[in-house]
Amino acid sequence: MIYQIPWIYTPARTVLAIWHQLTKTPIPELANCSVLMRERSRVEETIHAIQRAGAGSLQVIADFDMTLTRFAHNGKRVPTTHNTLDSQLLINEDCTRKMRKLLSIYYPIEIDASLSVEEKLPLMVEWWTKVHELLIQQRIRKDMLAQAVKESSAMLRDGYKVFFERLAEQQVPLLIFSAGVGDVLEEVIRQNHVFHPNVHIVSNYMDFDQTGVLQAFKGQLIHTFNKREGALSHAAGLRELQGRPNVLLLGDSLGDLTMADGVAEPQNVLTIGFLNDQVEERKESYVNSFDIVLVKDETMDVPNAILRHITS
Ligand SMILES: Nc1ccn([C@@H]2O[C@H](COP(=O)(O)O)[C@@H](O)[C@H]2O)c(=O)n1
Repeated sequence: MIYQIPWIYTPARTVLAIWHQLTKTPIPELANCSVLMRERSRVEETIHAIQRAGAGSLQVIADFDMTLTRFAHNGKRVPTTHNTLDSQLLINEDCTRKMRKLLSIYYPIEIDASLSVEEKLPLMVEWWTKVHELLIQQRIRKDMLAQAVKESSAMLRDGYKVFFERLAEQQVPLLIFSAGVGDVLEEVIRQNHVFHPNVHIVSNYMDFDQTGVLQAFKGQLIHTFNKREGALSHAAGLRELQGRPNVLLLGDSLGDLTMADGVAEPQNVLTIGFLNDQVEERKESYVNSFDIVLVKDETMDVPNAILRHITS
């Protein structure tokens, strides 16, 4: 009599899939109510593939304002790096008024789900250019920046310490790619004691004259929707990022999805999008574009859980 062992006839792919399921450690945070995923199985497979390749193959690319920083705290908006400069220490009342007016005109355009990137692009250039001109007129002093940041309510997301520290411990490079103001960004992470050697920054940097007075902004302007150009011209050349084909990308804008375009021969790219504002209007496009969407989540809990899993 011949006894058949049924699983022997199971196709190899199915056996592999079952094995995969059994050996996978679940990430409970992915079941949080703030988490949306278009294709959960793809997310799990990508995380698993990144974990198998190890921390040595990984790089993290993150936007800064409203991605590594909180969007709001106690019902109030947390300032972006540009808005942190809105301080009596640095600019006068007239400049404050003008910058706020520009914010009220252009920010709604930036997040308007009914406009295309092509329609937004020239308006973003207009916004950044006008604000940078205003700031230059103010003759901002470099030595006042640290104090202005200290007095501001700039705030990193809850759980930021775990995030920065795990990446530093594992020697995983963190590229912060920001259309904000690099000098302010650096000061925020320095004052939070997380400016570790694995952190690299691509951003708009201020150019100070010999007396320490702002005279211009350096290099090509970076705004929300031209990060691809910055990725190709700056990030691609960073030696520390070479030979790391796996990417964890964090952003809060669809424009942030191009931040990994400078990665040579990417293998596994997992994208996480923070959806902070205009949730209903933008939910569909975010879910269609990012692998994981975090809705009104002011914490780093999900990225931290994924990193813990990947680097464990
Ligand atoms: N004058 C401005 C210009 C831009 N912003 C905001 O900053 C964000 C850009 O920084 P990322 O780190 O997110 O790339 C962008 O989303 C603008 O909303 C601003 O507040 N003031």
